[in-house]
Amino acid sequence: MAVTCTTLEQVRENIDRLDRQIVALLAERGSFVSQAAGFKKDSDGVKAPQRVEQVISKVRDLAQTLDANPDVTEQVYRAMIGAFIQQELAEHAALAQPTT
Ligand SMILES: O=C(O)C(=O)C[C@]1(C(=O)O)C=C[C@@H](O)C=C1
Repeated sequence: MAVTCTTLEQVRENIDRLDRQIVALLAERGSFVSQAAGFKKDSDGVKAPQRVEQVISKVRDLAQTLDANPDVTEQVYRAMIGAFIQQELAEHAALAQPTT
């Protein structure tokens, strides 16, 4: 249950506090996405559309349980995973380069 604020400043302090946590979690999530690149054969494997839909379905269910908005959660996740796919494609391509 979220804290009830009495001023906009308090609201923003709470948003800033949560943003620090979210960015830390994005960094940790991104490091696992980078590791995933090393296990994949090609760019279709990196994009893994079935896995994307599995994650979306899971986070929509979690949103219901945790009283978050499932549509907002899905939109945020689709944008986030889209960005991580670009990161992973670049890292996968770099891994495929011969090292001379
Ligand atoms: O699960 C994977 O295979 C990942 O690489 C992670 C991830 C994600 O960010 O959730 C990223 C790329 C794939 O499209 C699927 C999912």
